[in-house]
Amino acid sequence: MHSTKVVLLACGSFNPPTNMHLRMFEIARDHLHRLGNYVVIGGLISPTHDSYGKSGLESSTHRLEMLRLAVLTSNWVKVSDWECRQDNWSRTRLVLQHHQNTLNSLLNSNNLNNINEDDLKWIPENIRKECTGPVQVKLLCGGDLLESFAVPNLWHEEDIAAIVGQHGLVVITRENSNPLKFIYESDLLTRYMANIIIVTEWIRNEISSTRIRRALRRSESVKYLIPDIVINYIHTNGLYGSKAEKYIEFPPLQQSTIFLTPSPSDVVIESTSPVSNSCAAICGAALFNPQSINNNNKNLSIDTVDNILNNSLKRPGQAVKVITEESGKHKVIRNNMGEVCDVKKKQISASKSCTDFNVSTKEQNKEHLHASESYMDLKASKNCDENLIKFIFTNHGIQVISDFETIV
Ligand SMILES: Nc1ncnc2c1ncn2[C@@H]1O[C@H](COP(=O)(O)OP(=O)(O)OP(=O)(O)O)[C@@H](O)[C@H]1O
Ligand SMILES: NC(=O)c1ccc[n+]([C@@H]2O[C@H](COP(=O)(O)O)[C@@H](O)[C@H]2O)c1
Repeated sequence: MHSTKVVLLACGSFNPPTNMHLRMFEIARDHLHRLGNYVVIGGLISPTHDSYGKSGLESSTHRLEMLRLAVLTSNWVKVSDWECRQDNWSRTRLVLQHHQNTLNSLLNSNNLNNINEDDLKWIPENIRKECTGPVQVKLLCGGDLLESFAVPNLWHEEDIAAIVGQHGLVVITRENSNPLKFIYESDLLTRYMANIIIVTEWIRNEISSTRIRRALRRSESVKYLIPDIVINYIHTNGLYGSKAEKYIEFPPLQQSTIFLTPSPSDVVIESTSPVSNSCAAICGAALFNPQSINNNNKNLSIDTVDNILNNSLKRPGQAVKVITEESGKHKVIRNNMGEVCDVKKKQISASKSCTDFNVSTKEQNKEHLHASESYMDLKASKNCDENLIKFIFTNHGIQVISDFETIV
């Protein structure tokens, strides 16, 4: 069966854009596809010109930017700045005609040279590259916009006839609107009824830009009503009288425990899971770093290790990564509690990289290293990261976490 290719165009203030503006496209596409004789190949948002004259209308620069951010999560809805680039406000009929003509020119590949590059930006890649045949630009709107057709002197009758007759209308039901009744009561709309598709939105969502602006003015949260990235933009630019956020985001660590009220009998044990930024990586530090070794022109001593342990490890639960040797052996370097080790004499010779750490060094020093070192067999691995072993310092000693777990 032949399907009509459709681009849905929504016009409005988008002051600011809301999740519902984006949802409209999804709802409409689903519905049109369900009807079976349409295939939606693109969606377009065309914000109105600054001179539209609605009170509290933010500048088109900001509205366009918010829309561009809002549609980042959509792979088929684009923003057209054509209306905003005009010298004056354009009637919706002209907006539809302009975009229809541009598409026709592109698809017929005739007058491409006459098209401004900015006018092509809104055309989705798939249409630019693959699309053939006629594409119809339909007006996508909410029930309230349809009902505004009845507001005296707001719309020209011939414009309504052209919009509905030549392009077609997809209307999403909205609180306090009754599109079917409205069409029934209009002779003009009844005449073009075949071109008006009414989509009942069963998942009612009465987000409106007016309500969002109100909430912003009152420093109330608008999270989950408009995209986070748009909220950030609004706050950064101080739009809609929004002040600093009333609610402070907790850093991730606090977030997980903030609602847990400890009972007096609770014993608070810090997590033994290594957190990346509290993990002292000996491998990445000076110990096996040939450059720092060469620069200082000396071999690294166990002191360095001790230093790292002492300065970097502040509490049980922190982890230390220690490099293993290529041989498959690795060295666990630690101070036994209270024991004064004669480690200064023990030198670990410089190695060129993590992986070519000299095995013989370990063998050389083996006899000097007592309780402060232990040896383990590990599978040989070639690169530095594979050779990393994590030590967990707990209240009960040191735990080595690796492919296998061992208490040392
Ligand atoms: N919750 C909604 N349900 C259905 N359609 C909606 C909804 N919100 C907006 N629309 C439609 O989106 C289009 C653009 O809307 P507009 O920018 O005027 O947003 P709005 O939320 O109606 O704004 P305002 O509250 O400032 O009037 C219009 O066709 C409008 O009917
Ligand atoms: N005569 C017309 O073409 C006409 C009249 C009123 C509104 N409109 C358009 O309808 C949209 C209405 O947006 P708002 O709901 O934000 O007012 C705007 O894009 C506006 O340009 C068109």
